[in-house]
Amino acid sequence: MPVEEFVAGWISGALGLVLGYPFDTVKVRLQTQTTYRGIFDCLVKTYRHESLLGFFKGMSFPIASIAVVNSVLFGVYSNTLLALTATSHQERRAQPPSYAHVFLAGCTGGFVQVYCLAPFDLIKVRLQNQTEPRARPGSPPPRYRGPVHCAVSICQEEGPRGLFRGAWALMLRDTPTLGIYFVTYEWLCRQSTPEGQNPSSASVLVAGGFAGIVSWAVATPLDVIKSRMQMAGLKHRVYRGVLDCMASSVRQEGLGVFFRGLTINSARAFPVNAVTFLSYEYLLRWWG
Ligand SMILES: CN(C)C(=N)NCCC[C@H](N)C(=O)O
Repeated sequence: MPVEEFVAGWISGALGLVLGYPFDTVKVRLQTQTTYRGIFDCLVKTYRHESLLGFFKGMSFPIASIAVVNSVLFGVYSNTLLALTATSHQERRAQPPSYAHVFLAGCTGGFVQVYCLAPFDLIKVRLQNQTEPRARPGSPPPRYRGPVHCAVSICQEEGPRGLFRGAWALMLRDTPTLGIYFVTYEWLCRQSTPEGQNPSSASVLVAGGFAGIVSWAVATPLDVIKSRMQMAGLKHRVYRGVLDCMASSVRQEGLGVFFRGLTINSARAFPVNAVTFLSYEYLLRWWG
């Protein structure tokens, strides 16, 4: 099994993560808290109460975990394509796989990565939702002191299964949308590249950026539900499942709830995924 794809996926994922993290914090807060009037209001309040550091809450953990998650996604994707088409990454420009194979390999990558992503994503969302400013004398301490304390507290208060809260919604979000992600990327690269050649850097940046926007646009409704289910254990608002969370969110906030965070997520998705695909492609060419 070629391992270069796993390593390239890890490095490219970490680069994308740092670039997009402040956008991600604003998105998570808009999706799970009703105190903000919009993106600007959330930006201003976060900056005033928590300074610039507020936008990077809980980032150390995803940086470490993206190593696992993104390398599993890209590694499983590429190795599934290898199994389906018997072509390696380098051979795929001369013998491009069908879009059905790309979709299937993307869905497989998305499905498998959920097992690694679920606990990391839960901890990230819980830490991003802590709006207390950094420890000041006299101010109440935040509930979680950091990622490890958060993981231990969840295990103690909600049991080890608590770490997988929201995992069903995450799986429903990621399995099809990762198929769409890789198909969009491949399709856009092929449109702008002569047959048999490697896409230029500009093509990779644009294709990666739009793959991010398209896949996140489709993923947003389930992303909202996933984030709410992950926060449920904390706020003692328990949902009976994905459908119950959907129904109760729509009942209270209308259909617009499914599009919470869409704008900020699209703004985040373009640079993050442009950089992710560019570094992934170049690392593999460099090693190839
Ligand atoms: C729609 N979904 C779930 C995705 N496209 N997932 C791939 C993640 C890519 C990048 N780390 C990001 O956070 O955008």
